[in-house]
Amino acid sequence: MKLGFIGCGNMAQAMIAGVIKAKIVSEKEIIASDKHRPNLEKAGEQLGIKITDDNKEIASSSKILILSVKPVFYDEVIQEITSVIGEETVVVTIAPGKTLEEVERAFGKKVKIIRTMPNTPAMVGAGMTAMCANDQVSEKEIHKVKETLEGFGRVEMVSEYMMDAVVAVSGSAPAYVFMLIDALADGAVLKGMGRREARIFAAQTVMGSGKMVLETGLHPAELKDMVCSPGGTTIEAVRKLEAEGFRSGIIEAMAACAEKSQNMEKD
Ligand SMILES: NC(=O)C1=CN([C@@H]2O[C@H](COP(=O)(O)OP(=O)(O)OC[C@H]3O[C@@H](n4cnc5c(N)ncnc54)[C@H](O)[C@@H]3O)[C@@H](O)[C@H]2O)C=CC1
Ligand SMILES: O=C(O)[C@@H]1CCC=N1
Repeated sequence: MKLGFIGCGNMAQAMIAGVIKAKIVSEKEIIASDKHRPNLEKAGEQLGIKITDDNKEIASSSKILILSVKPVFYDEVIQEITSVIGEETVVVTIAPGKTLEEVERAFGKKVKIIRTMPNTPAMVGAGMTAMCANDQVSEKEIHKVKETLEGFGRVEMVSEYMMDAVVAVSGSAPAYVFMLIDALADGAVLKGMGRREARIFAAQTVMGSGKMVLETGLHPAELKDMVCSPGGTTIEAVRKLEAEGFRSGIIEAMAACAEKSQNMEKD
């Protein structure tokens, strides 16, 4: 099985590191290209994968081809590879706002396309990916791609109209979670804790809280209530967070994110 990446930036490298670590695909079966030669060489060395400057070579030889360039470069790359794309190749897109229909139109012919939205925690095998497919992809092929993407985390099939919400809740969300971790660490530093230690306390707490939601199946509000002892410290913090617009800040940020995803090409 050959796994190809056109564009070898942050997201591609996170996915490659994840599948290699999980032993889903060996380094020898992965090939990547990138316009920026120094980055490509560095990624090739660090990850032990094959590299090439030739996007067509990747398109014609990959069973699964992941288009990991920015949305604005999709059309250019698709035009370059459409004449050589293998008949059995499944093209995987990871770009916000790029619909299956738009990508199909750019190829100008029937191609197997799976639209996904991954996130960078893929790098440590803890990614969250949503996927949907066009009518050219068989159930067996969907299963194969899902299995590959599961190498770097959890994968859920979604309806295509859900993709903008997915961008807001998982694709882009690691950025806000990292901001939360950084802010938690700042708060601890303010109270005298060393930076390194503060970061560990903050990150472990975020990870543990996420794990609790997933493993107990309890509503996050119920889990929050379990931390708030009556008349205690936590409810004081919760009072302040509500006054500062913590929840509404996140919801508004996500609304802006989803809207940007929907209008990516129009801005
Ligand atoms: N960074 C993230 O957390 C996530 C990114 N994505 C999507 O992944 C895609 C890539 O994003 P990033 O990795 O963040 O960007 P990036 O800028 O780190 O990587 C894109 C790479 O594509 C290369 N490139 C541009 N034109 C090319 C061409 N014609 N042929 C070969 N390589 C070319 C660039 O040199 C660059 O290294 C985007 O569509 C983005 O929306 C999706 C989910 C999460
Ligand atoms: O910021 C972006 O546009 C990409 C898509 C999701 C995460 N990063």
